[in-house]
Amino acid sequence: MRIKICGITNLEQGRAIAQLGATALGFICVRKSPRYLLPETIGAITSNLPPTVSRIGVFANTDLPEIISIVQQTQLTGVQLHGLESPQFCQQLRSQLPDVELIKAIAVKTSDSLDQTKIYADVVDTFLFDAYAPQQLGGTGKTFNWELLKGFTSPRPWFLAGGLNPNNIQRALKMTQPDGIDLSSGVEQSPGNKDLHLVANLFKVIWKKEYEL
Ligand SMILES: O=C(O)c1ccccc1NCC(=O)[C@H](O)[C@H](O)COP(=O)(O)O
Repeated sequence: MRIKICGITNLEQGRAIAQLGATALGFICVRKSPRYLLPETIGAITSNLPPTVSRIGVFANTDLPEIISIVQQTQLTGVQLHGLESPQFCQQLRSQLPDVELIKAIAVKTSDSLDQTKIYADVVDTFLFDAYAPQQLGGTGKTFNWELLKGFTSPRPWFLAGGLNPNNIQRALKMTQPDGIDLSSGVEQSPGNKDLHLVANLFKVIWKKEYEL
């Protein structure tokens, strides 16, 4: 299972979290987020991470040339689209960045929200199902109704996101069986400042092993 820790803001924490077992790290490229990082800072972190860790840039309603420019500056291996990007936009991005994993976030409000997967299935690699919050695009710390995923088959591999933490992860995995999980505020002391003890606890709960910090 893939484990993505999102909203990394410094190299020390990024390396420690990769060392603990995260398979992907997320970097917020949305200017109004408290976890926003400049491309230069992302590049300085990504160039010092183990090569096996996926580096995902999180964007929301950013235009195509800007995404492409940031990916080229920062050695991102994936782009996560968290806004109202259309399937046509995803298609264009994919043709410009064919080797970059394209993840489309879907805010899950009702079971109808999941129907969106049909129109994006051919133009993205992966989905990320997150909580719907009217005022915030992501990193909300809110869960959604996981029952909505019962009986749903995604046309692409998918991450479960939204309000996950070491206390609810076992229940979430049991109920939803995702291909990956994505956590941000549930393993933080404050926005952008990850709590390594909470991250170690997450891995302990998932894999039933002790981790040294
Ligand atoms: O994290 C942010 O600040 C953010 C801002 C704008 C768009 C997306 C953002 N985060 C996207 C993520 O992938 C988060 O990990 C995801 O929403 C889950 O967050 P949380 O509920 O805090 O675990």
